[in-house]
Amino acid sequence: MEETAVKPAVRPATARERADRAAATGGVPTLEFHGLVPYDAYVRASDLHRLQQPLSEDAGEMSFLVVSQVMELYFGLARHDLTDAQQRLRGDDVWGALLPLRRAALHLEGLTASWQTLRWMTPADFNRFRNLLGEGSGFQSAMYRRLEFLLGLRTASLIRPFRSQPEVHAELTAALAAPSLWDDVVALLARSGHELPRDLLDRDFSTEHEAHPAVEAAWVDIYRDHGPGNHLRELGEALTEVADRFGDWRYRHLNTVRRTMGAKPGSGGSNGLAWLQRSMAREAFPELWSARTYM
Ligand code: HEM
Ligand SMILES: N[C@@H](CC(=O)c1ccccc1NC=O)C(=O)O
Repeated sequence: MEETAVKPAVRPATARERADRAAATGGVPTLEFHGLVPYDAYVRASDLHRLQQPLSEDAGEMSFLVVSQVMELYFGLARHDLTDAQQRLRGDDVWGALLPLRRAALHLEGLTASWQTLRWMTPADFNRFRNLLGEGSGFQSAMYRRLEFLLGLRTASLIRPFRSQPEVHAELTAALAAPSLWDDVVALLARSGHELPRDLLDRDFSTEHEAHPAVEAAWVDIYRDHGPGNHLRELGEALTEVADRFGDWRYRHLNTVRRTMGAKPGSGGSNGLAWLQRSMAREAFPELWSARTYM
């Protein structure tokens, strides 16, 4: 998540101040504030609750809108921690990358749990407001695309919808030119002494990484050592957790689509289910999965 332009001031407090205040209030919460309550200054709750503008009078549309917004935030949060992990791996700090990777996997689990909010929705319920969404589709989520790019799922043509939004387009173009998390993992394996071909390390990052037998062989080798000092094996498991939880989100999305619109064409112009299934065939960290056959 990028820095916000306006940062409302929240005055820091010390443990001593908290103890003194609790003693002065007799243990009940503070009830007097000047201006914004500090919760709002930090969480921006008033702003957040102004961001829901449903298109219909249908009571159910609010769940659809809020779930979409909650998922946007989770896409950004997962990307935030994966970027942190990527920076640490670039600095050969494998141990330091484990915590942000575990956080990212947990965010993806929270993201997937958000699908629960739409389990009430039948095709008739969705149809009550679906037309009003026009050509809008989650397919046009720039943050989702940045998350996919970071995970190494790179279909360059998917940034085209953003050509008319130069700032977003520039961010996506930069994301596509930079190495993915997987590219950085592969470079780390090479620095750690695993034999990897030069053209794999110098590849054109804007194209999708294709599973390579040398990367697979490196992981087979890494997983052989069960010792407590094998940080690369821990890294493999943390990345597997991220890919697995991301797959859960995609699977729940697919079943939500099947439940709420069957195989009808999508609002974004695709043929719906069939397109999504093809999109899901692209997998994050492919050699971490295929290597398991040889362990
Ligand atoms: C009833 C609920 C939903 C239905 C029926 C639905 C349907 C679809 C369909 C048909 C597509 C394919 C593109 C198209 O033609 O539109 C798609 C793509 C997508 N949707 Fe949804 N969607 C739903 C909810 C959501 C929500 C809540 C999100 C979260 C923001 C979301 C995010 C996405 C993303 C990121 C893609 C692109 C996937 C990819 O590139 O593989 N969808 N959706
Ligand atoms: N693709 C869905 C609509 C959809 O999911 C959507 C439409 C507008 C804004 C957000 C959407 N979905 C999730 O963010 C459909 O085909 O009806």
